[in-house]
Amino acid sequence: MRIVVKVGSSSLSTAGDGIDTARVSALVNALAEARSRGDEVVLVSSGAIASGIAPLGLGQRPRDLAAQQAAASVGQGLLVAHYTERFARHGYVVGQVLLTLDDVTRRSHYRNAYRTFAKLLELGVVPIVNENDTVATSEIRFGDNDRLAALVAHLVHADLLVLLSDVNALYDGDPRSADATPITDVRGEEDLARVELRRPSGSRIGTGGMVTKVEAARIATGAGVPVVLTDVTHAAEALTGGGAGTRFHPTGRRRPTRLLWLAHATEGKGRITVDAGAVRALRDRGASLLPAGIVAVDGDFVAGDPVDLVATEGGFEGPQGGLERPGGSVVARGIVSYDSAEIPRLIGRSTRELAAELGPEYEREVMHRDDLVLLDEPAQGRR
Ligand SMILES: Nc1ncnc2c1ncn2[C@@H]1O[C@H](COP(=O)(O)OP(=O)(O)O)[C@@H](O)[C@H]1O
Ligand SMILES: N[C@@H](CCC(=O)OP(=O)(O)O)C(=O)O
Repeated sequence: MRIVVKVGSSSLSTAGDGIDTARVSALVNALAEARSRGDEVVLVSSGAIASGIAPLGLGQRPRDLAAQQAAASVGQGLLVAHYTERFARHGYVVGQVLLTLDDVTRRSHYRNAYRTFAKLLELGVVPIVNENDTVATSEIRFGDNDRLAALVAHLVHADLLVLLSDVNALYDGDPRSADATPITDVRGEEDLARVELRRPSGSRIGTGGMVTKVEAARIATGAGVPVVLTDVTHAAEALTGGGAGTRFHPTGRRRPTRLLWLAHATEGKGRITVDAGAVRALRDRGASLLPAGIVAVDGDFVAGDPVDLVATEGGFEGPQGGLERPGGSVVARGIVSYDSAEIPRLIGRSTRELAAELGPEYEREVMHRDDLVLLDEPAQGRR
């Protein structure tokens, strides 16, 4: 099995004392056991910022980005040093992989990221992944490692994603309250209907609470990867696919990797409004977006950026004739091949006309079908 394991800050560190070495050891023991069975393991570890708090004397998790970046710079090295040392006791070598959003949304970058993981795993290395917090600004952040882990699970074609937190399952309410009950299996949205999801308060070490974990589970299961959510003390059983916790069962088939990144890891840098004919062509015929179907363009973007496609006012007709989506909703996201400044003069015109008037390079699509993903649900942007 190829298993991606994500561990949260709250399970690895305490604000006052820095890295909790006993918990890191327990986690590494469980992962090493899986490796010795022949499983491949990729660890997505949070905790860089939390691990930097104590050495910098900050007292608690900083709120401003610059201090978070500084804490991550100090903490990430310490964290990986711990992992390196603990895994070495079991005879395993670790490799640090720090990712930014661009690494998984740009075509050349994501291929590169895939190759990196493939080579590390081939060499028997345990990749330890985190967001590159020290250089990531709020503009270009994933923001949460739960979603990063889901995307990594898809990127490396994992058989299982294990989310380890400080709570042993998803509960239907606040797990600290006596009447909250754990949910053992999630097979679809109906199993989540009665679940109350709250983000942790600002003073906590962890960031997203169950909101980001459920979202990560949706991404992974929607792409065919099963998910187990439990706490670090149950890591060993979870890695065999058993034990306590919440099991999220696959709901969808695998999609081409890059399109999953595009749908979930990015938000559009701008919006292109398209007419009903264009929406039908994209959806029914898998066509590329041509200038003729464009009605308007908003935002400031350059060729290569992810951009949202929005249906015109009034929406578009579904197969039964009725309106399938209200006007103004995002129907697709894709990598655009023109800068926003170039598009207004192309609007509504045929590529043949444009090529004759402006030159052969204007015959190209505004968005190629291979660089475009239809969004089944309202766009899931970054936080
Ligand atoms: N419905 C729920 N079921 C379980 N835990 C929940 C729920 N709603 C909120 N939580 C909180 O989410 C916390 C875990 O999220 P977080 O602190 O972000 O973890 P991590 O650092 O592991 O990513 C738990 O400690 C729990 O208090
Ligand atoms: N990349 C950040 C962690 C971000 C994050 O998602 O944290 P958590 O909710 O604890 O998994 C860090 O290493 O501090």
